[in-house]
Amino acid sequence: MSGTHFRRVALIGLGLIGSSIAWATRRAGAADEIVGYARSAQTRATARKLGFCHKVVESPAEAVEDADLVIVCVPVGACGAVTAEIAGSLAAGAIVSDVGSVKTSVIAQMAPHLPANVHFVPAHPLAGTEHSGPESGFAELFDSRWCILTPLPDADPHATRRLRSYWEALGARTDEMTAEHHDLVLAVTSHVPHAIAYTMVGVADDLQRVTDSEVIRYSAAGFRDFTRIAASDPTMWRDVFLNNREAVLDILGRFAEELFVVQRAIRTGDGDYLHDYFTRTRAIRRGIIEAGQDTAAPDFGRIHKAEKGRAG
Ligand SMILES: NC(=O)C1=CN([C@@H]2O[C@H](COP(=O)(O)OP(=O)(O)OC[C@H]3O[C@@H](n4cnc5c(N)ncnc54)[C@H](O)[C@@H]3O)[C@@H](O)[C@H]2O)C=CC1
Ligand SMILES: O=C(O)C(=O)Cc1ccc(O)cc1
Repeated sequence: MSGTHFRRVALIGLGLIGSSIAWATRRAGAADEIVGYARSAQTRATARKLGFCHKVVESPAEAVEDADLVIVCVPVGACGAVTAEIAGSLAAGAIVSDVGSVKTSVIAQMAPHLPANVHFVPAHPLAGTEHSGPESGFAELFDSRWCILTPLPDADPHATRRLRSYWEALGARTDEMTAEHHDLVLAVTSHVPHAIAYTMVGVADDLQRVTDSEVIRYSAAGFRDFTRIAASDPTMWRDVFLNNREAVLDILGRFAEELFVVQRAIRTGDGDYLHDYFTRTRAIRRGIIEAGQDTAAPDFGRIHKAEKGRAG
């Protein structure tokens, strides 16, 4: 049997990521059967209606029975509780994974519950949108995006390889690193940018009280991008910040220091400093484009086409 094929994939959590994994698994033909569970009856009903799982069941334990791949797709703060619920029903030899945006804390929450006869391989697809819930998923979400695996030092290399080739079948590029390194990299590239966007939109909200609807009416592209990011799911992002506290506070501290220097250059009229600084940051953006790495931003044209296609 090919490394990319699983007999039964169990998805715990059927929101944006869980439903997208189901659609992408179907597109790839990477599993015989997809079984799903979601905590709310409403999500289970929507998932049944949309039909991305072969079966939607009433308990997490039932979902994982006989599954050779289990992926926990819930907010990072809920990973420990969910793992405690499924631990007793996991099949021997199963690969257990997750999709959490934070890795060290998720490993600390999940690993103690898992029996010795399963293979735990944490993972994080660097792909998403500001939408959440079972209706927001689509098969193309992971195409050409990275999926980072953070196997523990004693992980079975065969299980890690199987999970990598599964994500590659779903369209992703894969890489491996330690959980600690992942959490620092993601604090820089995703978590702190989200904190800044949330805060900037909060500042504008305060201003809006003074200027009525001007902030919305005249919002330029930069601010609109912030509002898109700041529309992301509040539960998911609360959990990200509380579970990657150290790395986020480290990077936020550096951000604040740097902001003070830029602020001072503006106050003192140090145009040379500002010009040099902006030249350096522009080179970083150009380097990303030239390296062909500009795949982090979701392609909304394609997303909306996919959503309309499914609705029709
Ligand atoms: N949204 C994004 O852009 C990305 C999210 N992630 C990660 O994927 C995971 C899931 O995120 P989304 O699918 O976006 O969220 P979502 O809000 O769309 O779906 C979350 C799912 O988890 C279930 N759930 C919530 N709390 C639960 C609990 N205590 N017990 C059991 N089930 C519970 C919900 O019912 C829902 O089915 C999170 O860990 C997030 O960090 C990873 C990459 C991108
Ligand atoms: O929508 C965006 O801009 C994102 O940044 C999506 C995203 C959110 C969380 C992740 O852990 C990975 C990707």
